[in-house]
Amino acid sequence: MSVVFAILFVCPTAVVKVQAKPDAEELPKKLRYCVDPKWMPYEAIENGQHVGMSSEYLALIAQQLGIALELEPTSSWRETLKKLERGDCQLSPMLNRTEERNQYLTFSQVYFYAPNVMVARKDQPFLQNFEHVGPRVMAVAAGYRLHEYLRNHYPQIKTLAVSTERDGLQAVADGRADLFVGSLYSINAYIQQDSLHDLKISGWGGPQDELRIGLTHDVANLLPAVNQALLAISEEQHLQIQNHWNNLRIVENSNRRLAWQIGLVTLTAILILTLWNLWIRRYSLKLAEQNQQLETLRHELEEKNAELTYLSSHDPLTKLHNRHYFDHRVLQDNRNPEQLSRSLILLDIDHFKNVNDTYGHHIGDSILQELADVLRRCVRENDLVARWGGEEFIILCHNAALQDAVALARRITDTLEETRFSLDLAISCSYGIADLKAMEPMQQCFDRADKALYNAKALGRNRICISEES
Ligand SMILES: Nc1nc2c(ncn2[C@@H]2O[C@H](COP(=O)(O)OP(=O)(O)OP(=O)(O)O)[C@@H](O)[C@H]2O)c(=O)[nH]1
Repeated sequence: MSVVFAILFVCPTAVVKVQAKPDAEELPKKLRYCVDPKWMPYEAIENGQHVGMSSEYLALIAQQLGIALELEPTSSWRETLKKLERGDCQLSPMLNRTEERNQYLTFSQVYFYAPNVMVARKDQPFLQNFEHVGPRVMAVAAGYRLHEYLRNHYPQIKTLAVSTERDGLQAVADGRADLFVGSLYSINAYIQQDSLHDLKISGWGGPQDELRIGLTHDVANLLPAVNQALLAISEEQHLQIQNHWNNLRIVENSNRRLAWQIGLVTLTAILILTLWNLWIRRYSLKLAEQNQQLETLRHELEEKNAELTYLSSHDPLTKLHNRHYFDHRVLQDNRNPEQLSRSLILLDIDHFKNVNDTYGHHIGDSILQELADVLRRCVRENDLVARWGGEEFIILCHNAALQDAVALARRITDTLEETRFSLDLAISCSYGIADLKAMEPMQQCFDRADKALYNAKALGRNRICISEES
């Protein structure tokens, strides 16, 4: 809400007569004074200190008069008036004259004028004056001159007495009252400070404030000096005081409370974000750990698969290809796209049963492994050696005619003769060889080689027999 009312500030030099300075000896040297503790920007008590415009006026006057002023603290304007009435303090620096107050106070000339206004919620109509208030409830600060004024001149208006002007504005904002009447200056300040944007100035609020210094009757002899001191305040000083306190944004308790609330919400948000981040980080770590475990498992599985693949195609004892592999990859496969010559050699250890029976099965195993090494060494890199079963082996000689296969068998025989096996044993083998005929299925070639091996055994072993058809 923007308050566009001009503050009517008048330095009343024209209406005050200069009075003669009383005898200095008669004047008190020290006074206790009371203020409204909650009426900014006019006056207030903050942290035990007198603040607001009246504090500066009073300082100028005290200086002029050469007297010491001591603040008598109060917590409400009503208490201030009571203390003045009882004589607990002798001066109040900024108040209106009323009939009631005349009974215990003597007033200086007016030194500050300010209009009073009515405030309503924005949805309420503008009112010209108190005549148009009707049944509306009007909040007003208890003990203020306006309170007394309404009681005396507009008794039909329903009033809600509030302890401060600020409370009155809040009552309108809350809907506890329809209107509030108070000083334009302070209303302007509170509306801005409390962000009461739903409120508006809805009309003039009775007679304007004519603010004076009030003295209790026992120190009324100070009045001429006080009036003189007020006259001595220059126009410039008046403007300085007015600008100083109207430009100030005072952080009140409610603002502090709001700041605390905002701070608390921010801290909570930061805390939640930090916890969320921690949780995400922990979750990510756990996820990474689980991924690592999965990766390890996957690796182990791959190794196992590779092992199984190896085992399905290899003989675990000799590490040569096994019968299954040879059967599927060679005997069942009759494609020969290059049309190259191919031969099969089947070989079988002679009297191997004797070895097992004499030296034990483990020696038999070693000899089988050693024979596999001999075969690996003797064949060419593109020949395929496999363990056919027991003590029987098979060799597919690629791109090899019959005589090449025979030569290989001889080479193996020669090597066996030179080789000393486990326990310095010597072994011999029998060989059956067949070369693959044109258009002949590989299985048939194998059968011929097997038959040739049978012949080799039958003819006394340690010999090479060639398939009759070859
Ligand atoms: N140590 C060992 N012996 C095996 C293995 N497989 C088969 N044998 C043995 O090989 C021997 C084969 O005996 P036979 O079939 O009578 O053949 P042989 O004694 O070699 O006689 P001929 O082949 O007729 O010269 C048996 O004693 C089997 O136990 C094996 O993996 N390890």
